[in-house]
Amino acid sequence: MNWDDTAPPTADAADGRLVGASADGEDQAVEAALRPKSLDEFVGQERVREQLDLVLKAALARGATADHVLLSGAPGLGKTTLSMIIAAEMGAPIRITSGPAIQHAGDLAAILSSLQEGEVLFLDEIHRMSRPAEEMLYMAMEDFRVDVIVGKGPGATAIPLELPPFTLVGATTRAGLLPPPLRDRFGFTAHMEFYEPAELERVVHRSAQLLDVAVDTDGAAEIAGRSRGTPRIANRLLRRVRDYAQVKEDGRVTREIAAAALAVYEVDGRGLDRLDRAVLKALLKLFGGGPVGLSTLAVAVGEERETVEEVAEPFLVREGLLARTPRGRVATPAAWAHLGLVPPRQGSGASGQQGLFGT
Ligand SMILES: Nc1ncnc2c1ncn2[C@@H]1O[C@H](COP(=O)(O)OP(=O)(O)OP(=O)(O)O)[C@@H](O)[C@H]1O
Repeated sequence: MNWDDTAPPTADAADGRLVGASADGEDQAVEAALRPKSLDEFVGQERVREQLDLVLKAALARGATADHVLLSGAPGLGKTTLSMIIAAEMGAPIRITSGPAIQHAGDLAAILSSLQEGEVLFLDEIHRMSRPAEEMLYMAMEDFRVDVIVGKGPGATAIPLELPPFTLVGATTRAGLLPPPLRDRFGFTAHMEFYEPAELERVVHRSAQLLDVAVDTDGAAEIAGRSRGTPRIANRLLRRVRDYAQVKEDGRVTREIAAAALAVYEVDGRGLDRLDRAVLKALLKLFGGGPVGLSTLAVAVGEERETVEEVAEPFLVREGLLARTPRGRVATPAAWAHLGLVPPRQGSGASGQQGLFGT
């Protein structure tokens, strides 16, 4: 089904979008090759890099294991990459797991007890760990010890288990969901911001070099401008532009070629895709810019409420195109401008909106 006025997007189509920030199968395969391997190679996030550099160098100078690190920020901004860099800079091995994979305290005890001294344990989506595992982690982080409970009921006994010192790197997209006792046990917390276009240009140039694609300055800027502040999306758009350049052109990527390629994939100059534009168009054309309730807006685009709210809206809000108000969703003047439409005059009523439907 198409994502336009006549054929609204489907929930299935919302998965695996070109501008989605989560990694799909193809991303995972190439991401390993594109990951920066050291803090020097890691583009942007200057403050985080500077602070982390101090934390790691100080630990190395003391011959100690680095403090536990919490990384928060949206998907695709480099949390996994940074955890691998922490291990590499410390000369330590890394073990990677995630909150949803640890449903029982026993799962965590098994991982913790098999760590080597100084090892980095990367725990992605740490906010999704089960409560008993979380409580076990408190003690492990603070005292490098866990109590393994053997047996059930009144006969249950706690057997203390010493752990080697390790560095926990927790990653979360929802720092606010972490219980304070867990948050407080991290010695260093970094919030990762969305990247500036100039930083994403550097990501594109770096990846292009690794993928052996010739991209000029304007071509990189065009891709960066549509990447929604996210390196993972920049890398994905670069790969699609490379396909186009190789099939339709001579393989080199210029601004015109990048724009033509991304037009094929319906990613517009600001990084909106068909779903985003369908939501905006419905809001502007059907509801005069709002306010309109989320459920009504979702029905108008033939989508689930959750898809509109969680997939399309965050970026539209971040871009200043849509506002969530107590009375409903409202389009901003920038939304009208982006779609080339003229907002109705104040107080012009339904007749004032007539013209919009024909636009
Ligand atoms: N600062 C950066 N410089 C260069 N490339 C980067 C940077 N940050 C991320 N990338 C690239 O973006 C891709 C995604 O990064 P990564 O997997 O670390 O994101 P993440 O924040 O862990 O995402 P998720 O939350 O979905 O796991 C990787 O291929 C990596 O190469």
